[in-house]
Amino acid sequence: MPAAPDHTPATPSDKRSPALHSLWRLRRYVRPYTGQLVGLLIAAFAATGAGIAVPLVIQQVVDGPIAHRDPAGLLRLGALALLLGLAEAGLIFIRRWAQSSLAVGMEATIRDDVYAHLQRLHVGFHDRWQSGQLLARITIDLSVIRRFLSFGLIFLVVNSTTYLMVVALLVAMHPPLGLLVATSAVPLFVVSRRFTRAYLVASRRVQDEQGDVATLVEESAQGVRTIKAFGRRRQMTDRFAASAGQLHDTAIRKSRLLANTSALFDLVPNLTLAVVLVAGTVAAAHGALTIGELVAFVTLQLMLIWPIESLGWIIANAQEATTAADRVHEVLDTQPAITDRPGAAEIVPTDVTGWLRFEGVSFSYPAATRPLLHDLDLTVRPGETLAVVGATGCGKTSLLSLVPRLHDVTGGRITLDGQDIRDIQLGSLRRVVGMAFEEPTLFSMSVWENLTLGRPEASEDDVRTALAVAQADFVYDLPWGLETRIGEQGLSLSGGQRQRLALARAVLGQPRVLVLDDPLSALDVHTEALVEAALARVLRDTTALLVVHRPSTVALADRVALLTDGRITAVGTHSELLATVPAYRALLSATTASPADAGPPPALPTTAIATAPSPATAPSPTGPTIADGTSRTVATATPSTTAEKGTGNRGLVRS
Ligand SMILES: Nc1ncnc2c1ncn2[C@@H]1O[C@H](COP(=O)(O)OP(=O)(O)OP(=O)(O)O)[C@@H](O)[C@H]1O
Repeated sequence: MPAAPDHTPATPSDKRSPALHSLWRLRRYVRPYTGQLVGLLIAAFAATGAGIAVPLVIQQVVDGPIAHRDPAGLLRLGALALLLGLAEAGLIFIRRWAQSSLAVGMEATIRDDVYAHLQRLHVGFHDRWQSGQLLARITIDLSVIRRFLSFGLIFLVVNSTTYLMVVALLVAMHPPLGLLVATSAVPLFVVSRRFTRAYLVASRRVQDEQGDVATLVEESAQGVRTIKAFGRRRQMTDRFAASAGQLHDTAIRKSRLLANTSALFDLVPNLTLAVVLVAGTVAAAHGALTIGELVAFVTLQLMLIWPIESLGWIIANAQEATTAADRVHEVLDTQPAITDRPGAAEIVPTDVTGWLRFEGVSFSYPAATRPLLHDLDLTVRPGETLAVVGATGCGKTSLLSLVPRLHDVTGGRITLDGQDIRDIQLGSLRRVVGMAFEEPTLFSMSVWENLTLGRPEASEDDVRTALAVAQADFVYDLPWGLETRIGEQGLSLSGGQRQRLALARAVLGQPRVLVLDDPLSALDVHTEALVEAALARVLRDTTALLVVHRPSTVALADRVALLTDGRITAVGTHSELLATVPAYRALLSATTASPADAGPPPALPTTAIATAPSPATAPSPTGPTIADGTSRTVATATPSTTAEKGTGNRGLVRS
C-alpha cells in the first residue's frame, strides 16, 4: 500500500493489499529470531519424520515377527517404535516451546513499533482515526498475527511437508492407491481457493467492526457522566447493541464459511480412506499387497486426516492474519505529516529571545472547504504577553496549535527569532514552546510524573514553585502527595484542579514561549485571580500567547489581538481596543453577559476585595465602562488581578 501523508481508515471492502503480501512484509520481525526459527523447523520436521517412521515399523512388525512368530524380533521392533514415539513427543515439545516465545516476542516488537509510530504521527492523523480502531489494531489484530505465527504458520509448513512426504511414500508403496490419495487433493484445492477469497473479505469486515465496537465502548466510558446526566443510558445501550449485533452477525457468517468448508475438508480424506480400505483389501486378497503393507498404508493415510482437516482452520487463520497485518500496515504506512525538514536546526532554549511572528499565515484543516485563517500577520515581542480574542469557533485554538507545530501552516510562515519554525528541529522547538490546553489531559501516572512530563529532570523546588504559580498546592493534600496516582485522564480531580496541574506542567518546563489556551476557564474568580497574579510574574520573562474568553484573563496580557474572519483585525492594549474597536467591545460585552454570568452575582471573594487596586494599578478609564455596563466579571477579577500582581494590569500599564 502506498504511503500517504494522511490516511483515512480503510473500509471493509478495501482490497488494496494482495493476499499474504501484508504478512510477507512482516518478515523483518522474524529476522532476529532466524536461529530459533531454523531450530524450530528442524525439530518440527524431525518430529514428522519420527511420526511417519512408526507405521513403517508397524509394517515390519506385521510382516516380520507377527507373521513368523518371532517374540525377540517383536520386542526389538516394539522398542524401536517406542523410541520413535518418545523422540516425536520430545521434538514436538521443543517445537512448541520455541514457537510460543518466538511469536510472543515478535508480537511485542510489532506492538512497540506501532505504538512508537502512533507517537510520531501528527495530530491530524489522530483527529481522523477513531481511537477504538487504533486500540483494536494494537491489541486484537496483533493477537491474531501472533496466533498465526505461533500455530497457523508452523502447522502450514509442518502439515504441508507431512502431506507431501506421506503421499510420496504411499505412491511408492502402491502407485494406484497412492495416486488415488494424491488426486483427492484436487477438490481440496478448488474448495480452498473459493474459501480463501470469501474468508478474506469476511475477516476484514469482522476486524473493522471490532474496532467500531471498541470505539463505542471507549466513547461511552469517557462520556459516562454526560450519558447519565442526560438519562441516555437506554439510547446508548441500543446504539451499542446495534453495533455489537452487526459484529455478531458478521462473525457468525464468517464462522459458517469456515464450518461449511471444514465439513468438506472432513469429508474428502474420510471418503478417500473408505475407498482405499475397500480397494486395499481387494489388492491384499489378490496378493498385490502384504497385510503389513496394507496396515502401514492405512496407518500412513490416517496421518493425512489431521493435516487435511486442519487446512480450513489454517487458511482461516492465515486470512485473518493477512487482514490484520493489512490493518496494522495502514497505520505503519502513514507518514507523519509534520517532521523535521532536511537540515532543520537544533535550538538551545537559553539562546532564544522569543520574537514570534506570524507572516501572512493561512491555515485550513484537510477536509475544510475554505481556509480557517488567511493572510494573518501578528508579532509577539520577547517577554510580551499577547492575548488572542475572538468569537467562538473563529480559530483561536487552531492559531495557537500552529506555534508548537501540532498543525502546520498551509500558507505563509511562523518565525521564532526570525527563523521559520519548520526549519527548527521539532524536538527542540517543543522544548522551547510550552503549552497548556483548556481541556487538559492528565495521564494515569503519579502527580509527579504528570507534572514533570516536559522536564523529567525538574527538582522538587522547581515543582513546588510551578505548583505555587498554578495555585495547585492541593496536590500535597492528596493521600500520597505527589506520588498519588491520578486516574485515567485525571478524572478523579475536578476540572479546575486538572487545569491547574496542566498549567503547573506548562510552567515547570520553563519555556521561552508559553502558549496557553484559556487555561483558567474552569477556575473560580478567587483562584483565577491568585493564579493570574502568580502567572504574571512568570510571564514577565516569557513570550506568551494566550487565548482568553474572560475579560478578567485579558488583564494578564500586555496587548490583545482581535481575530475576526480568519485574520487579525485589531491589535492594541485592552483599553485601546475597548475605546476604539466596537467589535472588541461588543465581543467582551457579549462574553461578560453570557448566560453563565447572567444569574445572580456570586459573592465577592474576600481575597479579591481585600486586594483592591492601588492607584498605580487602577483600571483604565475605559475598563470600568465595560465592567459597570455589562457584568461584574471585569469588576471583580480585574481589580483583584491587578492588585495581586503588584505591577498592575500589564495590558494597561506597560503598553
Ligand atoms: N481537528 C480539527 N479538524 C477539523 N476541523 C477542526 C478541527 N479542530 C477545529 N476545527 C474547526 O475549526 C474551527 C475553529 O476551531 P477552534 O477550536 O480553533 O476555534 P476557537 O476559536 O478556539 O473556538 P472556541 O472559542 O469555541 O474554543 C471550528 O469550526 C472547528 O469546527
